[in-house]
Amino acid sequence: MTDYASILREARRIVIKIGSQQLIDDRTGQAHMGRFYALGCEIAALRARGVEVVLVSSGSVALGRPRLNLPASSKLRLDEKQAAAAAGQPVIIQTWDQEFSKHGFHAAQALLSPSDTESRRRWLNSRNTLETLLALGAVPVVNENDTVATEKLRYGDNDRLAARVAQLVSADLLVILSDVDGLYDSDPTTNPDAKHIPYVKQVTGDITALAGPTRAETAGTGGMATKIAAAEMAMAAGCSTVITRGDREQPITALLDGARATWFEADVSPESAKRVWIANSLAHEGRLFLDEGATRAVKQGHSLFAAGITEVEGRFGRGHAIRLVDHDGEEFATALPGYDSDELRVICGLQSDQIEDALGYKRGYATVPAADLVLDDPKVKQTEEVSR
Ligand SMILES: Nc1ncnc2c1ncn2[C@@H]1O[C@H](COP(=O)(O)OP(=O)(O)O)[C@@H](O)[C@H]1O
Ligand SMILES: N[C@@H](CCC(=O)OP(=O)(O)O)C(=O)O
Repeated sequence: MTDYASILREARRIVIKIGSQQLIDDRTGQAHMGRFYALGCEIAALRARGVEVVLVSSGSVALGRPRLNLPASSKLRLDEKQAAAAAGQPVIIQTWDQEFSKHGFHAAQALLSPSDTESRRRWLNSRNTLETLLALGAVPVVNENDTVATEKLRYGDNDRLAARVAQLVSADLLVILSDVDGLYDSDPTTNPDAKHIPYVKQVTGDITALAGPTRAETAGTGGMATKIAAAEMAMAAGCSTVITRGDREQPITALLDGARATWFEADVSPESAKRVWIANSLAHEGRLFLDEGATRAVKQGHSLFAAGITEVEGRFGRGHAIRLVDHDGEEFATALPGYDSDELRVICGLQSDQIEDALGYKRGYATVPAADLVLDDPKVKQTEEVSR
């Protein structure tokens, strides 16, 4: 039997998404404390193995309903939904923090809107905050910023939000905890003969066609279709995905022990997916000219520091793709700089400890971290063709 659990054993950074239905006690409409407790223990166990975890937690609308005397299953108007989310989100964050604190770490709330991951500048800000939280040992607890989300301006469901978060933090695994143990060839809640699908190598039209909407009349949104879309998005960023039940006592341990699930295995790593993406960015909005020392360092795979930049050409935003030019005048790499062109004109040639005085602030330790630059290499473009 194929050991799909090795995907989980080998993952170093995991995004776990848990749906509303898993977090609400059907009988009371309140938080299902057993589920919060169980997943808190599982996250602590992952962290003890050195795995970094980001949690995408649904449930704000469902947990907010009883607090505002809104019935558990009625259809809500947009303003009622926003209000319920505002009342329920504190319960989510407080409950997760209470559970995590038992294990010596904390929850940190991150509420995202589509503009936070679609606009380049905000994408970088969101990424930096999540990275910093992980570096400082917290568990980011992410949800859609439902109080400002409108029907048009929203991710719509937390499955796709979780995939975006997985892309944002370059996770190597997305775990979707649902009320079903994976993908079947038809909806198992209506067809008892539905056949389980344990492994998906590629999300094709045939796979997408299997997924139907949710049957849940209470809390769930999206059904299997949004989970497949999430898996497809995550895989494009080199992140494998697994869909399994969240109502087990130890859902992550169960996966490690071979519990039934559907595994979508990415065939590239998050790092190489990102390198392919950078290398193939077509619209380069400017160029940075490097001195000899910086050229050598970057060609050896090191980060670029402002001190080695001699000239800035063009107008570009922070995180927009630009080209690097070596001391002989040859373009040799593509980079996503941590500063825009105006800022770079101020700091080029400066030592790192002079940047804050010059700009009034400083971002990150390098002007372009090594992970955000790719040397020209025909092999990188070939990798993309192979992975398509
Ligand atoms: N092909 C399928 N395989 C598995 N589940 C399916 C399929 N088609 C539709 N579904 C439905 O999707 C539901 C899971 O989605 P959803 O209720 O939105 O869960 P969550 O609350 O975890 O987001 C299942 O309970 C099932 O009714
Ligand atoms: N942001 C919403 C959840 C949206 C959503 O996708 O819910 P679910 O299908 O339960 O994961 C909330 O917290 O209520």
